[in-house]
Amino acid sequence: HYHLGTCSEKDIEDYNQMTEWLLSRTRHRPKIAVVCGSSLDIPYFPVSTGVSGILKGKSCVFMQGRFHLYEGYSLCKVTFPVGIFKLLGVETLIVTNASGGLCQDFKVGDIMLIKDHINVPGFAGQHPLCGPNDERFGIRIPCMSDAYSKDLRKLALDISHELDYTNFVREGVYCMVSGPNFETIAETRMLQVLGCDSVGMSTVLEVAGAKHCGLRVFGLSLILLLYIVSLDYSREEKMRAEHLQMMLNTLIARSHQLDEGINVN
Ligand SMILES: O=P(O)(O)O[C@H]1O[C@H](CO)[C@@H](O)[C@H]1O
Ligand SMILES: Nc1nc2[nH]cnc2c(=O)[nH]1
Repeated sequence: HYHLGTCSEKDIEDYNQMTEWLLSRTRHRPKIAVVCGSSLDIPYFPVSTGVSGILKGKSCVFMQGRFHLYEGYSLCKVTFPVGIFKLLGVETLIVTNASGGLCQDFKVGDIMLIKDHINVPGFAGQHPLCGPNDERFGIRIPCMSDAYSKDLRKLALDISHELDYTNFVREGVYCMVSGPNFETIAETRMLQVLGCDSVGMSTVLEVAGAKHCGLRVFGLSLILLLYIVSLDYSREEKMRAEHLQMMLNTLIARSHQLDEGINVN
């Protein structure tokens, strides 16, 4: 009898049935789960398929693709796999995704270790942990200030040095928006001001679910494109300011024409 998000009794049954089904079909008892986002495609796998196996001597369960809000899935469905991982005995969740770079130091192709996140749908009440809480799964109001394991981030940074990847491995704050459109220029600038280093349409809900049920989390984001609006914008703004001043000056200089217009009518 486990519960995650706004799930009904039927969903809770699904958790138990799915877990039993999975456990009966594999000898693997994975301690690590990996959600492969758009940046980590396993060829020939249909969307949102699970597979378990041994990677580098470690028993892992992989999820190819994920459920996104913009596809019409409920919050509960998006975090369903995380609950299943927990029930399978998983202790560490690794989330990966593709995102748009907001930090102006980033380049396309950079790998961003996620050190924190901003949950934009959560601000609007779209949070998978809304609804009745089952204390056996996690506490009512979980802490999110340490969502991404410091130890695993440190390990990843050490590894990036060993592999000579330091030129393109960064750390940053990932922001989730619901999508499905990419950001407007104004939205991009807003997210930059808020301290977001990259933006995507996933991951954060899964991480909230994972933290709720006590999983250790590590996240990697591949920067697919770079928003380079801020510099151009500020240059444009300067020009616009000059134009505005010019318009105002001209308007005032010709204001007698307006008066004449009004008088005529
Ligand atoms: O986050 P993942 O699943 O990698 O997918 C990313 O890529 C899609 C946009 O191309 C969005 O769904 C975005 O979130
Ligand atoms: N919202 C959003 N999602 C993405 N996924 C990959 N790139 C992007 C992006 O630039 N914005």
